[in-house]
Amino acid sequence: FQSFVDSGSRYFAASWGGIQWEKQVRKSAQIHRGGGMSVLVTGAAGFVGSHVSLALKKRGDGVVGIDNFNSYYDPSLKKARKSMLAEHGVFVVAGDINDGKLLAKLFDVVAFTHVMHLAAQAGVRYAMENPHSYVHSNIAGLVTLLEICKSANPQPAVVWASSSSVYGLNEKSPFSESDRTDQPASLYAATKKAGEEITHTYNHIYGLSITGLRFFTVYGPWGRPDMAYFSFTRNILQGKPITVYRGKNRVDLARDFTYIDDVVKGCLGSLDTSGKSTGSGGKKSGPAPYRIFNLGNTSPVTVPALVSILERHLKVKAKKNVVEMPGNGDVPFTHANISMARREFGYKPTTDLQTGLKKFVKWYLSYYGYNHGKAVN
Ligand SMILES: NC(=O)c1ccc[n+]([C@@H]2O[C@H](COP(=O)([O-])OP(=O)(O)OC[C@H]3O[C@@H](n4cnc5c(N)ncnc54)[C@H](O)[C@@H]3O)[C@@H](O)[C@H]2O)c1
Ligand SMILES: O=C(O)[C@H]1O[C@H](OP(=O)(O)OP(=O)(O)OC[C@H]2O[C@@H](n3ccc(=O)[nH]c3=O)[C@H](O)[C@@H]2O)[C@H](O)[C@@H](O)[C@H]1O
Repeated sequence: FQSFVDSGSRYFAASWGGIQWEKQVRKSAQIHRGGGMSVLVTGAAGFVGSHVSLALKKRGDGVVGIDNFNSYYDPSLKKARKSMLAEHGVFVVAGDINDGKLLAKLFDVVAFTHVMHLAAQAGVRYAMENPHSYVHSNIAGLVTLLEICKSANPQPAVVWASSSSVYGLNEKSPFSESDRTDQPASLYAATKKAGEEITHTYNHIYGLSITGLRFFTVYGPWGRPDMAYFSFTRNILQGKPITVYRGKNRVDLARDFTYIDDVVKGCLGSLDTSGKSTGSGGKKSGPAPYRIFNLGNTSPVTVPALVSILERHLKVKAKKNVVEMPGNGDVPFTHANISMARREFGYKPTTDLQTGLKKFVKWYLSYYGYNHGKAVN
């Protein structure tokens, strides 16, 4: 088969469906421990998706990935993550979650017990440049995926990535799951909030088990080049200036930066406790779990403090341009209350920003080298 899909800014073709392809999918989905799960991971060539896929595979679960390798950031990094996963026996299918035929084919080949849905158009500020890519992946793609999940027999349990950005202009701190989320500050946040409502309807009508995870600014090795900690590192090493946003009245912006290994533990914990969907073939036979959890670090750090830590690890002074936060969708601070996730599956982040950034810098230098020159997009 050949499907042509609009992956944000450009069209690409993905081939799938041959005997060899099916063999690869089946092998990748094989469970290597008793009671394990077979998980379809969307966005598997992405930052969080690659880490979660690897962690699942390492503990004996079956994992098949899907990713459209779009060019929102350097696709060669996504391909490198795919190769790294292939070395560990995880196959990442090239395709778009809007391609219902491809998803249906995957469910024909494998009776997935779980879907870890991480494919999305991420990034808060890019929504002003390319709003439709958010609708394409975070709304239309989500619905296509849920349609396939609800029709599957048996239905998988779905765990998916929402975002701390849903708290928007909420001023109560720390952010609790019961706080209001009806004042998004960006289209990105609005599409994640819409995702929370959309998944609720599939839980209600079709009995899909749904868990939404509100990640708080995740960072670490194999990270995203568009995020501040990554682009600051690149610019500092290249001697280029960085732009540090500041809030109104010269107040520093702050984020509850969360290390990737902690987030991965939260993803696995929520998959393990997600319970079962209660429907099959599009029919519900009873109530199914609908859950939402914050996965943060519970200790916000200001952006200037992030820069100071990077300067120390890189042993280079940054050239800083401090400017007032433009009206670009950013919120002044984030801070997670994680007591619900702690209670439900023992979520307990253990990595502070200093330690986590040290690991990131080590990875960055080994991946791009000291002569990183023009290696990154
Ligand atoms: N990293 C963070 O700080 C953070 C914070 C909150 C929420 N999230 C959410 O977590 C998830 C993972 O984020 P990430 O940081 O790994 O981002 P990422 O961009 O590295 O990963 C997303 C992956 O999904 C793929 N993708 C996008 N649209 C697709 C589509 N239509 N079909 C198939 N594949 C598609 C991309 O190619 C990419 O590899 C996303 O849903 C994101 O919104 C991330
Ligand atoms: O938790 C989330 O839900 C989100 O987390 C992440 O968003 P953010 O918290 O905005 O991360 P990031 O871009 O690293 O900016 C960090 C800080 O640096 C400031 N920032 C940024 C860029 C810059 O050039 N200068 C600057 O000061 C900026 O103002 C901010 O204060 C994910 O990208 C996103 O996908 C989303 O899911």
